Amino acid sequence: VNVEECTSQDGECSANVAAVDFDDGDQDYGEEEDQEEEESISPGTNDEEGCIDTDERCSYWAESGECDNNPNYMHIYCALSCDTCPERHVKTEEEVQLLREVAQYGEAQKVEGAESANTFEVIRKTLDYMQNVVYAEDSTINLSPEILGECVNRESLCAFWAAIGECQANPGYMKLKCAPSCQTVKLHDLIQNPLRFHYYDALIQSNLFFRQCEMIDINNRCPPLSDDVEPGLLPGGLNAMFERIVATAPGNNTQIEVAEGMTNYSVVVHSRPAPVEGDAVISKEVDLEQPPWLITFNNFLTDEECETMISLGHESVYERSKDVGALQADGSYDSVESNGRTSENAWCSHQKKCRNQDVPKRIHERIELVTGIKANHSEDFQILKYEPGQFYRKHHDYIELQADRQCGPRILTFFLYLNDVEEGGATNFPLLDIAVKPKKGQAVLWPSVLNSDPKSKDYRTDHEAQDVIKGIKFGANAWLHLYDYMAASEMGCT
Ligand SMILES: O=C(O)CCC(=O)C(=O)O
Ligand SMILES: [Fe+2]
Repeated sequence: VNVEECTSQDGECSANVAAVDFDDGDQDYGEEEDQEEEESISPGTNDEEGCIDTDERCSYWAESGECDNNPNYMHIYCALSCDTCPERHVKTEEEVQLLREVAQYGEAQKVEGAESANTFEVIRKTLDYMQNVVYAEDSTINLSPEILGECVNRESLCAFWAAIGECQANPGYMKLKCAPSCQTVKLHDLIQNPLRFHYYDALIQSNLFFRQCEMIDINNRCPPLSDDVEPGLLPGGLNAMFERIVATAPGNNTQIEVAEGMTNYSVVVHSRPAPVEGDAVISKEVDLEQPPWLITFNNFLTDEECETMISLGHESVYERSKDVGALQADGSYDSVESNGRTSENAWCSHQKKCRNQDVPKRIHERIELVTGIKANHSEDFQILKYEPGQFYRKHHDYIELQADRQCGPRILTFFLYLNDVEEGGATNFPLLDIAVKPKKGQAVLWPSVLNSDPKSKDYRTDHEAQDVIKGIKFGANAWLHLYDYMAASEMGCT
């Protein structure tokens, strides 16, 4: 994916970065400042930076009165913002030695506050694992030096996170960023949903533990899906899906009842291929002779749902949007700022305690009901905020390297408009000559792939978010994948 192209106004930008935002998204629990090694780990002295917020939203919560409303959580996990820092922990000789030794395996670790004892226990286990398993003389771990060199703690709070259960709660991130701190994690602790076992059949047969350093290698971490996993769309399924959506919109046809959890939406068709006869050939050539689908939904969301989504974005924190960057040795990819995309966005994820809330959950379910694609094929909502002058230049949502991964490619974009914009901010499809103006509660749906082959990119759905001229624009992306995105994301396999 070429990000450089985004710097030119008319160039094609890379697709934007996916929901597991390894660097900046879900896991910035603390202020990452480099420790002054000697000062912070000599016995009997105190770490000047010892008191931490464990969630980037702590200061926002503190300002909203949460230190008083929710003291049990806040006083410990947002101690810095609530000004409830515990007595500093005075380190023993043994603890100082542990900190020195563990610093060989990545970032120096911060140990302070209520979880100190458990965090030191993690560090003892980490050293045992690294010295006696990974780097043991008779080590059975068979990894290239390059991958082995990647098995380091990349954050100073890795040991702390491991101590509070993040290796189990957030394995996709922790596996890649804190492998030494997680050591070995039992497969059964990770995969509570038995439906997901099919991804890991081979591993379950051979080894009941995920040995974290081995999991840095994407070939170990992300075995290919078995053949019996059902895709969200079969060849020919895309056209059938759109035909069904158009025929069953309750707002277009008073005979159709509004189903439970549904709004009384109507559908407008902006572009579509000619209807096909029953035994027509399904082929790429036939697809490309006909225009692709592009439809909008009026009243897809209620006003209240739109407003809730905007404020959930604030709670999850809007940050400068990023594009997909370079592929890393561990198979993940960087997220990078680009001149082609200047909005801010917030991910409505489980980690941000957003995805499972009533409104986003209900909208995921509504999208599932309309498209027939299971909600776990959808990335987290990416809630967008554009100020005047902000935009996203021409790009495509399809991410090439996902086509052969467990999640499969993005097949559909379900884009939601969360408010009315005074001027500008249309979603424009230059190759189709269609511009969709933002309207509160409206949605637009288009495919990223071809009807004949749901793995092949349909380049004709290139699009751009035009500059907002007046007012602020709020919207949200739901990217639907060919396979279960959430399962793949949990394992760091997207
Ligand atoms: O904001 C819009 O109208 C579209 C945004 C978009 O294309 C994207 O985020 O991928
Ligand atoms: Fe897009």
